Amino acid sequence: KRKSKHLPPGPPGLPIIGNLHQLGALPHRSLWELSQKYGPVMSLRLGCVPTVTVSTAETAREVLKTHDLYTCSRPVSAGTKKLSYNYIDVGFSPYGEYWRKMRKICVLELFSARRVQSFHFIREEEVASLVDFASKSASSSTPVDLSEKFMSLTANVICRAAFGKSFKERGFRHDRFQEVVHECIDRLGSFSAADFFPYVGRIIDRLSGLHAKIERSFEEFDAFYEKAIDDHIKKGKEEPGHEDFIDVLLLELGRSQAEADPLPFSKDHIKAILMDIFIGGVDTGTITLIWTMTELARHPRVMRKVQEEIRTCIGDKGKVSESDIEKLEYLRMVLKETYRLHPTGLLIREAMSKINISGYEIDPKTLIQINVWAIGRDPEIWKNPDEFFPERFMHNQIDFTGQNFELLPFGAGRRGCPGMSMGLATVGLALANLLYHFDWKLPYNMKEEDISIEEAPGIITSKKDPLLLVPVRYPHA
Ligand code: HEM
Repeated sequence: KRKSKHLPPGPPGLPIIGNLHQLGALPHRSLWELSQKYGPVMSLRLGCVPTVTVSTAETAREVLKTHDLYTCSRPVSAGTKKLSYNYIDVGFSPYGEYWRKMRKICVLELFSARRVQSFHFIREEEVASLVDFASKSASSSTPVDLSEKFMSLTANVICRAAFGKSFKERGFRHDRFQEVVHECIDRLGSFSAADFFPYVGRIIDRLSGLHAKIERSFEEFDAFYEKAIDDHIKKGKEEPGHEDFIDVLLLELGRSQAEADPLPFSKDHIKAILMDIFIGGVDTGTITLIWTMTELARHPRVMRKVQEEIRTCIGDKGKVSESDIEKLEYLRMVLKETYRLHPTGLLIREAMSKINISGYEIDPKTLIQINVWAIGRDPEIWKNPDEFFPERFMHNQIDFTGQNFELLPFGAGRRGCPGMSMGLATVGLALANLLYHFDWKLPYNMKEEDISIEEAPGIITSKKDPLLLVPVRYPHA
């Protein structure tokens, strides 16, 4: 069959498990290594799931642009089924009329420019409280665990935008909440036998305890959402312009009931979208912040240059506001360079019909992985690809908004990230303020080369060890 169909080349697999054993703890790296041997369009079999991995900008363009309409579905999996309330969310639901409706609600109602702007006071308050914390640490020359602080920052911003109140006011321990977000992401990335071995896989998942773990994370989130939604129903409608995500989704629910919608909206739909917002919005922003500060700490020249840009632009104004961010061109180059080297993970799609990528046939139902990490390190596109050198973006127009297939941290096409502006607003404001107010020193007589860039195992490319830096207050700020 393989010979007659002109399928992409790929490594031979083992009976039953196929190539699963070759994914390793860091799939983006293992797949990149395999692609060096088998080429930019590579065929694998993960258990019984036919899979194709693409690893260059050109092949990514073919998938995400030329064939976007036929590759904009997502594969089903045991973890995503549960966490998406049986695929009534946006991020995990298969392509179709239902997904289009939910995506429209997200794009027009939840993550529109107007709505993102309406949450600016939340971002400003949360960033100010981080700056306050760092000021205290600066007074006592104590290192700040930036990994922990960035996680709290993004989780608090998203929690307040979604629920109108902080974790504390909602009676939920924020550290526990972060743990549950992590548990969910770990579980989505863990090896679920049910995804790769039909029938018998479910039994293996029950025996290994994975099934019970997913159930537990789900129950915890569900109880939290239930209470927050009920509180909103009791409180009644919010004034226009002051709605949080639950207010907006409850309006949608009311509209759907009044109009006898053929695809009706329910409380579970609200919960499923909230789940997407937490799973999709918290870790991604945190990881961006951690890698950016890590690379800056490893490259003092770049750190000084970006600080100089911010301090010259802001002068003695006392803080960076959101409206200042677009003037900071070098900061944007620093972010692009961070995303080139540290995108959050593989893009995952499912082919909906037969397509042809670089002359190879791809069958419907094939799992498609776009290895954006490999694209970011491709020497055909990037000179000295392993070097952190933001100036490479000075003389080209490559941006990360999904139009340039060399740089895809937010994906592209119909399924690209709808929360990009919301995520970048927090990331930009936090970075600019931390770099404006403080110089950052390495603790414990460390040298730049001692800072670890080792990645934690899993589907998300996060930094393994926490990033600790000592803030030193900059005089004018
Ligand atoms: C800076 C941070 C962020 C990064 C790097 C990021 C990255 C991504 C990526 C790579 C995808 C998959 C795109 C594709 O398949 O082409 C995605 C999808 C998604 N993201 Fe984000 N994201 C970020 C922030 C956010 C935020 C703040 C939210 C919500 C509040 C969000 C909500 C979503 C949703 C709902 C999807 C699924 C879209 C769909 O399947 O139709 N993201 N994101």
